[in-house]
Amino acid sequence: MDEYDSGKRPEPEDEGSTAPLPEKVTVGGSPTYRIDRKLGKGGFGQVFVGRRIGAGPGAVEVALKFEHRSSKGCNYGPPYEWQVYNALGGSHGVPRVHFKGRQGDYYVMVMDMLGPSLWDVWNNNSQTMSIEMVACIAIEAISILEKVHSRGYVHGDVKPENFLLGPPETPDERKLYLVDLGLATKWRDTSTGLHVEYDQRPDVFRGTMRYASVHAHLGRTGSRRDDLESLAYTLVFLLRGRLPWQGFQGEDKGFLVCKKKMATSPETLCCFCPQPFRQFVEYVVNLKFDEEPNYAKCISLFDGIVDPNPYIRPINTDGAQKVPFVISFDMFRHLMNLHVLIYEFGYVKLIYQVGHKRGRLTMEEEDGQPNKKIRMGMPATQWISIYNARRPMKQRYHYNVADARLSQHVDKGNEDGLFISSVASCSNLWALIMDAGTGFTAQVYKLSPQFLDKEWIVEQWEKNYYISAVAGANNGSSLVVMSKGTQFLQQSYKVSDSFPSKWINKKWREGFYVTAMATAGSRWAIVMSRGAGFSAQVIELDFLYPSEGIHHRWDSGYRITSTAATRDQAAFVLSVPRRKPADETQETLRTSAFPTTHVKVYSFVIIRGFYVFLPDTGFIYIYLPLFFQEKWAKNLYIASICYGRTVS
Ligand SMILES: Nc1ncnc2c1ncn2[C@@H]1O[C@H](COP(=O)(O)OP(=O)(O)OP(=O)(O)O)[C@@H](O)[C@H]1O
Repeated sequence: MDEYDSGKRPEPEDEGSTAPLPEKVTVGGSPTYRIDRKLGKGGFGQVFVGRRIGAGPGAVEVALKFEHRSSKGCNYGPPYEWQVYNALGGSHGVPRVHFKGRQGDYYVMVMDMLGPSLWDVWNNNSQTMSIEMVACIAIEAISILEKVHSRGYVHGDVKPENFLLGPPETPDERKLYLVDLGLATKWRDTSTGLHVEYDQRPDVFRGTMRYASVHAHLGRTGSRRDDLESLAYTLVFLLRGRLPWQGFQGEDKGFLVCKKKMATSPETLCCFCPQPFRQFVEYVVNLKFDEEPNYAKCISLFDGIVDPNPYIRPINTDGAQKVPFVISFDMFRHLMNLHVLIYEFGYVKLIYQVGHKRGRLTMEEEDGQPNKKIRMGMPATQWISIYNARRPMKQRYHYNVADARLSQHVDKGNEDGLFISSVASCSNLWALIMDAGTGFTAQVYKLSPQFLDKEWIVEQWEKNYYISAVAGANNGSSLVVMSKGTQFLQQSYKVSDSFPSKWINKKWREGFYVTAMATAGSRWAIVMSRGAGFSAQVIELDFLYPSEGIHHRWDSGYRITSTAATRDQAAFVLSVPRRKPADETQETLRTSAFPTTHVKVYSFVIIRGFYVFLPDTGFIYIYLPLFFQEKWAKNLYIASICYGRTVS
């Protein structure tokens, strides 16, 4: 249980688990069942064997899942899981629900009785499992997930405990089932048929940490790729007996587990596993949010390590072999001569043939080029700069500025009518962007050895200055810039050891928006303001540069308005401005050196005019002659800059 997020998967409620269960159960027109031995207990429910009263000794047993009406899952009436069983129950690999209803204080679901979970099997077999068994599980589990997904749902909690075999010593004992649908969500809107929209809520985690996808850790909307990533971790766990991110404890466990997942390359994760497992991990971690997984291709990866004769495989792999098409009588006769055919649930199952028909393509071969590897385990630290289209204006960059040189640059800028628009820090040296387009009327700044000097900030607030830019250095010192002439009405800031998503959420509800961010080591400072001129705001927080998320947001009209990064994580705040700018162009750039030396920036800068570069001072003056202004295709100026973790 320690691996559940306490907010989402509650410990069994005392009241719920101790309230007496009825001796006999009859719900929703079911026969009467006597409650027999306990099969298991989860965060929400308790499961018992049900024996039909009056039936002979050979009568089929059922599983009875009880959820107390006061359990968190039943806040709004019957458990949410019931709805999902309505849609999925009886789909290949999902147990059938026969009856459901309320009896006394309990909601009861009468379902197929199943056997041990894959975790039980692994545990009872000295915590090991054969390669062939795991490969069969892979094949069957992928096909079960394909069926679940084809009905519009994502399971959301794929793990060894949630895969059950059929009851031992029955014809179903080699069948695999997926249970616990309480965290299932829709990936496709039922009425429109469209993929649900992308979102990220960094403070929301649902699922089980050990097996959760990196996207689930980061609070992204669940989609088909997440089930497959959790399945990949499930398979590696069953093979290796351990995952590299086990053993973290404490409050920041989720952060540490996610960081380790990001830092573990598929090669490292699968170094003791046969090649197909590595290929599977590589494929699933590279899936896009709304990409349709190629289930058949994934299944075919494992063909080579399972017995070609499905009858002697340790797990039934029926799901992967069902061929849902209608064949003509002639074709049927022809096939009868060659193969065994079995009718099942209206499908013709082609035994033996199908495994060979499916090509054994690796992911690389079919795509023509190797997949881009996003999880290499090698952190890169870079400058991240954001450029907005603006009317032509003066903008100066100063970088590698030591504390003692700061005032010299700022004073010179102020003399020329420029104010600081952004600040950043790298290796305890400051970077300053000064320009003529801030709209400020006055500005003060403070360099202090602590990460945001509260006393000074409060003093300036009283004089109607508001924080307009902030940066922190690795040594913990900070540079805070406060300006007059902003549109802010009220301001609040927070310094914390991890990214303060919850606080930001609370402030959003009060009408504040993030207007500046900084980091010092692994600490974060977030500044939020009322009257920020935004109508909506979201956060992308990742261990890499979250290009996919940023593109989804851009398409919905969001633009990056603040950036900050530690050595591990990069945060991007994206906002919808109340007043749309004439030109919404925005570009981002990641460079290992300060961006003025980067070729792309050169192309903006050189064609824009002349500049004087004085390397020993790190000072660049960009001079903009009028006749060039009309020729600029993109008037792009740095709007935000930070230094930290980007890609690996
Ligand atoms: N149909 C079944 N047949 C046999 N055993 C079952 C069946 N359904 C559930 N179990 C057992 O009961 C346990 C709890 O069931 P389930 O996971 O559905 O409950 P839950 O409260 O939703 O759990 P969780 O905390 O994982 O969400 C399972 O781990 C399994 O061991």
